[in-house]
Amino acid sequence: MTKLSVNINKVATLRNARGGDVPNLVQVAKDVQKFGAQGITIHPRPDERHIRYSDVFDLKPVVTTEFNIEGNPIPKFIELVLKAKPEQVTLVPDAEDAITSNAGWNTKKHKDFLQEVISEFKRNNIRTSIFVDPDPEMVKAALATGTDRIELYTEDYAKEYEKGNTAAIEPYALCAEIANELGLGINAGHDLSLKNIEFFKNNIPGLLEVSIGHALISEALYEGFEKVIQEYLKLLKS
Ligand SMILES: CC(=O)[C@@H](O)[C@H](O)COP(=O)(O)O
Ligand SMILES: NCC(=O)COP(=O)(O)O
Repeated sequence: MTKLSVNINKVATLRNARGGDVPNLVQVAKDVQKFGAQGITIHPRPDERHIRYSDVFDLKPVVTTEFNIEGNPIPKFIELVLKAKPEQVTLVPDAEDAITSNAGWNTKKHKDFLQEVISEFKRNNIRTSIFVDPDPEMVKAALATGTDRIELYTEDYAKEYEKGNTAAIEPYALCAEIANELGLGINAGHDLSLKNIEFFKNNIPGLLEVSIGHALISEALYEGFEKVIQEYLKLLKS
């Protein structure tokens, strides 16, 4: 079975748009878990454009499934994660001004740095995962960092699958095979959706967890429109 961790960054984006507390992030996290999600993912960025550092501590007591915190391990982030002690930390090498995560780690070039931060998280009993492109060399070199898992960066797959290019799964399947042989756990995420998740899952042996945010929140909005509009119309009748 592959676990679904719901990334709630976009719920915080909506909340922050009005400066108030609607929608309430903590309530959303509780409900998402009540509806069956097996994890909550957040990605506090240095500019706190969606998840605020303070959200982490509001969420911590209500996340009864798996709490996964993603981010670039700058000192402020490391300190936050060590204080919050989530079940999993996912390290992502994103630039401060990036609109969203757009590349995996070069696990060869950053081996020493990754080794150092990963060992600190593991000393604190926090499982580690590192975001990687579907590149066999990067997956092989991930082993030496000491990470428990890799997260396959799925944007390319999602884009190509949308165009009908199902061969785009091949590098991911190969990387999964290598990771399985090396004993690295496999997570995946970025732009996964209701449209592309089934084919991905069916072709990736040993896929432990997917974290899905942008598409899932958009799909949930669309699914909700009809019901909510009917409720308004009922109240506005006569
Ligand atoms: C690590 C990753 O893949 C990202 O998808 C991320 O968590 C999404 O971040 P944003 O919601 O800021 O785009
Ligand atoms: N790790 C990927 C994630 O949390 C969600 O990415 P996206 O679905 O918002 O693209």
